[in-house]
Amino acid sequence: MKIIIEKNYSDLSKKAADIIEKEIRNKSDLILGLATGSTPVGTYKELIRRHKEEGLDFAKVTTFNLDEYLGIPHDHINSYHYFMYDNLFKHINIDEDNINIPNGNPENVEEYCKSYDEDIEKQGGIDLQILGIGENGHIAFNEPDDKLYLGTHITDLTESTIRANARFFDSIEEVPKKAITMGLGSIMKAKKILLLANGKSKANIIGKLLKDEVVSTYNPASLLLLHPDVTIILDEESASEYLK
Ligand SMILES: N[C@@H]1[C@@H](O)[C@H](O)[C@@H](COP(=O)(O)O)O[C@@H]1O
Repeated sequence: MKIIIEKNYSDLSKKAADIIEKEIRNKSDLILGLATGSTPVGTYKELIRRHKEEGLDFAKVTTFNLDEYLGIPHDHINSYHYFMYDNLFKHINIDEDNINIPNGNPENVEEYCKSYDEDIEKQGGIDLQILGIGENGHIAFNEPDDKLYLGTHITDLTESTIRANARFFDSIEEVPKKAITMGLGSIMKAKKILLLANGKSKANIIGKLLKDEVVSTYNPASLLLLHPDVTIILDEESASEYLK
C-alpha cells in the first residue's frame, strides 16, 4: 500500500487528480470506478478544471459508480445520480452511454445486481477505482458485518452511516435505510485502487487500518490490505492517528 500524506484537502485533491489524469492519458478508454460522498468532490472539481483548461478528454472513458440509495428517484437532490451529474458528469465531455450508476429502483433486484457485475466484467474490469471510506470502515456501502458480499447487492445501512450521511438531508429521518452497492468482489478486482480520506473524523479508522494490519469483515476497508496496487492519499488531519 502506497501512502501519500498531503498538507490539506486542496493538495490531496490535486494529487488524486494527477493520478487519475495520468491513467486517462495512458489509456483514453479507461474504465474508471467512481465514488460519491464529500471526499472526492475536490478531486472532481480539479478534473473539471483540467478538462476545461487543459483539454483532459473523457470522450472514451467509461465509469461505474459504487452505489446508490435504494428507493430514491434518480432526480432527487440527494440521489447519487444527481450528485454525480452535478459534481462531475455535466461539466465534462463524457459520453452518457458510458456512465453506469446503480439503479436505486430496480424492477428485479437479483437480475439487476447480476447484470451490473456482468457489465463491469464485459468491459474487462475496472482499471482504476476511486474510494472514500466511512468512519466505521465502510467501503461503498459495504458495512461492517460478520460477512461481506462479493457481488452487487442490497444492503441495510448502519446507524453510524445513517448519522454520518444525515448532513446531506434535511433531517435524519429522510436518510434512506437501504442502498444498492457494488460488493467487495468487483472492488478488489480493480487493477488499481485509489483511496482518499481527509479530515479529523477519518483519523481513527485510518489509524486502525494502517497500524493494526488486521483483515476483518468488521472493517471492510481492511480487505484493501490484501490488494496488490492500492494508493491511499491522506491529509494531515486524517493521518494524525496513523502518525502518532
Ligand atoms: N457510500 C458512501 C461511500 O462511498 C463514501 O466513501 C463514504 C464516505 O463519505 P464522505 O466522503 O462524505 O466522508 O460514505 C458514503 O456513505
